Amino acid sequence: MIEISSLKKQYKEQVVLDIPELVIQRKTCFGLVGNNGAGKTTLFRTILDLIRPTSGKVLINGVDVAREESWKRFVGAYLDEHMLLTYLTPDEYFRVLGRLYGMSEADVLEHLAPFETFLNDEIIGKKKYLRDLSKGNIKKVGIVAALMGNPELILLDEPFENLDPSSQVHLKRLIGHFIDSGNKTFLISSHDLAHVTDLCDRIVLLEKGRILKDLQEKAGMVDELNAYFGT
Ligand SMILES: Nc1ncnc2c1ncn2[C@@H]1O[C@H](COP(=O)(O)OP(=O)(O)OP(=O)(O)O)[C@@H](O)[C@H]1O
Repeated sequence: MIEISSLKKQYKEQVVLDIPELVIQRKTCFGLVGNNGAGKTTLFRTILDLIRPTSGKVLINGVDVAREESWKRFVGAYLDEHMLLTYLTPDEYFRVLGRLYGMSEADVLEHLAPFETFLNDEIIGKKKYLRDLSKGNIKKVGIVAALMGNPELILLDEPFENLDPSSQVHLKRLIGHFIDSGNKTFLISSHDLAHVTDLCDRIVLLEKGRILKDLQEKAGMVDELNAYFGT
C-alpha cells in the first residue's frame, strides 16, 4: 500500500506537486494521466525517493521511502533510460540485475521467456550496447528489467510511448497477465487514454500538480477523460 500525505514539491515559487492525501491499495492497477507538465513524473520520482519533496511524505507498506531502504527490495520501476547501465548489452544488463536479485542464469532465462516476442530479435543475443538501441527497444529492456526480482509494486512512466503498435498490444497483454496473477500493484503513467483505461481500475488525473479527478469506476472513466482532454 502507498500512503501519500501532505506531499508538496516546489521549484522556486512554482508548486509542481500538491497532494494532501492519496492512498493506493495493494493489487491495484493505478493509472496516472495529465497534460505535459502536470506532475506525473515528479510524483513517481518522489515515490521512488529519486527527488525529495519540499514537504510531506510517502510510505510504501508503512515504510517512509526517504528514511529507509527496505522498500527497494519489493519495488521495480522504469522511468527513463537514466535508470539503465547503457554501456552494457541487454543480455549483460539482465545478467547483472539477475545477480543483484540473487537469480541464477537459469532464473534469468526463465524470467525472459514470456517476453520473447516482446523483446524482439534486435535485443536479445545481439552484441549491441543499450545506448545504441532504438528508443522503443530501450524502453522494452527497461520494462522487462523493472519486472525482474518478482517486485510487488511496479512503476512505469509512459510504458507505451515509442513502442510500435503490436508491441503496445503485447505489453498490455503482459501487464494484464501480471495483474490477473493477483499479487502485483502497478502504477502506470500514460498519455494513451485507451491503454490506461483498459488496464487500470483506478485513474487519477493530475492538473498542475493537483488531483483533479480520482476515477475509481470503470464505467464512465473513458468519457470523463475524453471530456477533459477534448478527445
Ligand atoms: N528540476 C526541475 N526544476 C524546475 N522545474 C522542474 C524540474 N523538474 C520538473 N520541473 C517542472 O515540474 C513540472 C512537472 O513536470 P513533470 O515532468 O513531473 O510533468 P509530467 O506530467 O511528467 O509531464 P510530461 O507528460 O510532459 O512527461 C513541470 O512544470 C516541470 O517543468
